[in-house]
Amino acid sequence: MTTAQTQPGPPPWRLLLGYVRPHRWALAAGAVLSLVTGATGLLLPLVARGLIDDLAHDRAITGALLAMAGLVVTNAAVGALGSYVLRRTAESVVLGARRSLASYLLRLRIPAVDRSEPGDLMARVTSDTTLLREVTTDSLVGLGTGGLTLVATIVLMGLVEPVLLAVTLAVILGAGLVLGLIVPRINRASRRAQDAVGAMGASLERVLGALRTVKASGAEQREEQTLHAAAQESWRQSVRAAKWAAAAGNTAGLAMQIAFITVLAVGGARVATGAVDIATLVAFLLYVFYLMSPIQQVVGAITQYQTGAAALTRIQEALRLPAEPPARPAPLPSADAPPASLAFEDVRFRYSDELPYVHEGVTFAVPARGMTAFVGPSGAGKTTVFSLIERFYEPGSGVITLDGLDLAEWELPRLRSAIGYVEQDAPVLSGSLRDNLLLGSPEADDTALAHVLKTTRLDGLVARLPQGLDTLVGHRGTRLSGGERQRVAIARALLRRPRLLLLDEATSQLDAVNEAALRDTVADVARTTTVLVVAHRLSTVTMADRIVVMDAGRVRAVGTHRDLVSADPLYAELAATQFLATADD
Ligand SMILES: Nc1ncnc2c1ncn2[C@@H]1O[C@H](COP(=O)(O)OP(=O)(O)OP(=O)(O)O)[C@@H](O)[C@H]1O
Repeated sequence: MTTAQTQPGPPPWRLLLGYVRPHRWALAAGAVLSLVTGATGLLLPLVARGLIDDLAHDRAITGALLAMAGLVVTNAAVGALGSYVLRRTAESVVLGARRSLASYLLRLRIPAVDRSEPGDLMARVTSDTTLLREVTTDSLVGLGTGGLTLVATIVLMGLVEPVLLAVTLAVILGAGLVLGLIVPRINRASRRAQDAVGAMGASLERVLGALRTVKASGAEQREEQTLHAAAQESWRQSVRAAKWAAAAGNTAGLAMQIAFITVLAVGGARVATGAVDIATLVAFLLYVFYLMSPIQQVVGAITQYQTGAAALTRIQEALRLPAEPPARPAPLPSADAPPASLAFEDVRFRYSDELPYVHEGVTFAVPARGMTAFVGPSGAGKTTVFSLIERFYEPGSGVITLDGLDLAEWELPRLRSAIGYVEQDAPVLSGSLRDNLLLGSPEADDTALAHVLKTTRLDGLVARLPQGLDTLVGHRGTRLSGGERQRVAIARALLRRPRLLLLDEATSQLDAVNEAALRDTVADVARTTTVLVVAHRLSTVTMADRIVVMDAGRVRAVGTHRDLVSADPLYAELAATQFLATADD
C-alpha cells in the first residue's frame, strides 16, 4: 500500500499518548493498585515472622492469623481489581484508536482510496490497533512502575556506596548500548510482520471480493500461494522479532550477572584495602540482586513497545492519508427545493500527475430541470464528469458551478445532499433491502418508500420475498440480480429527492419491460429536477432534452438526437453502432 511511502511524521509515542491521555487517571489507578498488590505481598513474610515468633513464645496467634488472612484476601482482591482496571483501560485505548481511525477512513478522499488497498486499511483498524492493548498495559505501566523502582534502588545504592554504583552503572550502560542495537531490529521486524498482515488482508479482500471470477478462472491455487506467502512472511518476521526480543531479555539478565560478579570483585578489593566494610558490600550486593526485576521489567517494556510502535506507525500512516474536513451532515433538500443548474467551464483534469489528462478543457452548461445525456466512446471522460460534480476529485483548472456557485465554495455535505448519484455498477451494500434503500435518506417515510418502489418496479420483488424489505441482500447484493441491483440504486437515489440526479447508465442488465418503465420514471423525474445521464442506450438519448458528445476529453458537440445524427459524424456512428437498442426502439 502506498501509505507506507508517506513522509515520516512525529514519533509514534506521541500518537500513543494522545490515545492514552483520556484514560490517564484510570491507568494511574491501575498502576497504583499494582504497586499496592506488590506491597501487600511484601508484608506477608513480616506477618509470617510475627506468627512464628508468637508460636515460639507461646502467645496467641489469632491476631497474626487474622492479619495474614486479611493480607492474602486484600492482595488477591487488589490484584484482581488492578489487573481489571489496567485491562479495561487498555481496551478503552484500543477502542479510542479504532473509533478515530474508522471515522478518519470514512472521510478519506477518493484519490487516497484509489491508491490504497482496502484490505490493508482494514488490517490497520482491526489488527494494528489490537497491538496497542499490550503496549498500554505492559509498556506504559511496566515502564512506569519498573522505572520508579529502578530509580529508587539506584538512589539507595548511591547512598550505600557510590564507587560500586559507578561500577554497576558502567555495566548497565554497556548492556544499554547492546540493547540500542537490538531494539531497532525488533521494531523493523514487527513492522514487516504487520505489513505482511496488511498484505494478507489486501489479498484476502481481492480474492473474496471476486471469488466467483477467481473460481471461474481456475485461479484458486495462484491466489492461495499469494495468501500463504503473506502469512509466511508475517510468521518469518514475527519469529525474527521474537528472536531479538529474547536476545534483549537475555542481555539484561547477562548484564546483571556481570554486574554482580564485577561488584563482587571490585567490592572485594575495596574491602581488602579497607575502603568499605564487609556489611556495606553485602548490602550493596543485595541491591544489585533487587535491581534485576525492575531492569527486566523496563527492558520488557521497551521491547514490547517496539511491536506497538510498528503498529502505531501504520496507524499514523493511515491517519496521514488525505481526508475531507470533518463536517456535520446536511439535511436533504425539501420537497419544494428547485432543481439545480450546472456548468463546466474549461475544466482540465487528470487522475494523477503521471497520467494523461482525461478532461482537456471541458465546457458545457445544463439549465435547471430536464434531461441531459452524455455520450461518447469508452474512456472519453463521461463518468469523470460525475466524479468531479460530486467533488470526489478536484479539477486541475477551470471552474464547475452548481446554481452559479463554484463547487469549491459549496460546503461538501450540502453539495452532496443536493445530488442523487447512481453509479454504473450500482453498488449494493450488505444488509437488508430496506437498509440499502434508506442509505441516503434514513428519514424517508413509508409512503415515500412505497412510491419509489412502485416507480422503480421493485414492488413486485418486495412482495415476492418472504421477508419483504427486511430480506438480506448479501455481500455487495449478490442475492439480487444485476437489474434488481440497478433498480435498488436508482430507488435509493430518488428517495433523496435530489435537485440533481446523476445516472451512470449500466451498459446492460435491464430487461426491456423494466427499462421502459425506468425510462418513464426518469422522464418523469426530469420534469421536476435536473437529470444527467451517461447514456449507453439509444432509447435514453432519444428522449434527452440535450446530448453532450464527448471525445478524447473534450465536448465535441451539443444538441438533440435529431440535430446530432446529421451534424456530428461521431455521434451518427455511435448511434448506428454502439448504442444498445432496446426491444421497443
Ligand atoms: N480512478 C481512476 N484513476 C485513474 N484513471 C482513471 C480512474 N477512473 C478513470 N480513469 C481513466 O480515465 C479515463 C476516463 O474514464 P471515464 O470513466 O470517465 O470514462 P467513460 O467515458 O465514462 O467510459 P465508459 O463509457 O467506458 O464508462 C479512462 O481512460 C480511465 O482509464
